[in-house]
Amino acid sequence: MKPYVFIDRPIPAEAEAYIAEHCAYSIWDRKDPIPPDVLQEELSQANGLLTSGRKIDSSFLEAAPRLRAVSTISVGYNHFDITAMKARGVIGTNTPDVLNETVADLVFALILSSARRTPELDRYVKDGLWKPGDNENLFGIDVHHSSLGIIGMGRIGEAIARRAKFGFSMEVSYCNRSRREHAEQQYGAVYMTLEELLRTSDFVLLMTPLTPETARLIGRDQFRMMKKTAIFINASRGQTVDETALIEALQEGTIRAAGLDVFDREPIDPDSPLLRMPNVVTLPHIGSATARTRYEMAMLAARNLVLAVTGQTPPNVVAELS
Ligand SMILES: NC(=O)C1=CN([C@@H]2O[C@H](COP(=O)(O)OP(=O)(O)OC[C@H]3O[C@@H](n4cnc5c(N)ncnc54)[C@H](O)[C@@H]3O)[C@@H](O)[C@H]2O)C=CC1
Ligand SMILES: O=C(O)C(=O)CO
Repeated sequence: MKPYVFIDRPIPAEAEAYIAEHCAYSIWDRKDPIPPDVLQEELSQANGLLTSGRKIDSSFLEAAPRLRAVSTISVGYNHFDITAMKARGVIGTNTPDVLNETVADLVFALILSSARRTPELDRYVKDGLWKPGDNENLFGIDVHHSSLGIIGMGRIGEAIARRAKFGFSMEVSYCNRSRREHAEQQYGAVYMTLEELLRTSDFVLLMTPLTPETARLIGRDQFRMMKKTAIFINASRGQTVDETALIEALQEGTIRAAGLDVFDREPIDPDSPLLRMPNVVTLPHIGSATARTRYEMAMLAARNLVLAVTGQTPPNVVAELS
């Protein structure tokens, strides 16, 4: 008998067709949330789940007694409760690498737009505020030949370092759980402590996964270590930063500006002060959001799921569960 899998969101037709070849399945092919009774019914039967961002914890797993694998359409898997999954022998897979270049492009969009104030000045032109004699009030800061500190020099971090070095002649430094020889040799990246990186970088970029170790890694003390002219970029997860401390740092001029793709709560609270600051560029968590990359991610997630539920070893079992 074919394994039964549940797909909890719309996916490209090719990914669905691939799953259909190998599994019995059902799909929640709509944007509105799945009603609890439908989810409950699906989980009671499913051997596999294809998802993106759904919290997989012990209460979820209790409702899914036959579940063998969860495949997430994301590289980040902070929504997996590893202990609970391990305890039940549930495999978890993610989608690394296929999104590296796309996320790196987006990080550069944040770097450039926050340094040169492009969203703010676009609004300025469209609001009819541009007048003869405008000069210093339109100034930004240079990206080329400045310094970029990357916290979390992993797969995406390296794609960013390459752009920084060869596209913008930037000095790259990094901190990481371990040395990344390739980034040092290819992009001249200099390994530093977090404190040293914060004190010396013009742009501070957070690119780590969210883990107990990185939760609130950047808070009030860390913003105070940064240059007053520093621009803070976060494309990791909102919870790696103390958002209250970030707001305070921007309000008090502890740092110059921020470019943010991720937030503590997503979608962000419409009343957040971050939305009213001209020196903050905000994006709706779109790091990997191009049609081609999202397609590749869905295809990879579908392959991971099929392999896992048919008793084979998928290529992208997350490290803690392999
Ligand atoms: N904004 C967006 O749309 C996207 C966000 N992401 C986020 O980016 C993260 C990184 O993705 P990859 O580069 O593929 O992961 P990766 O695992 O290749 O790299 C992460 C790096 O962070 C380092 N790290 C972990 N804990 C650290 C700590 N406490 N201090 C310093 N470094 C630490 C690791 O040593 C590793 O080299 C994902 O987990 C996800 O949260 C990923 C894709 C898109
Ligand atoms: O892959 C991830 O972890 C994302 O945040 C979205 O692509």
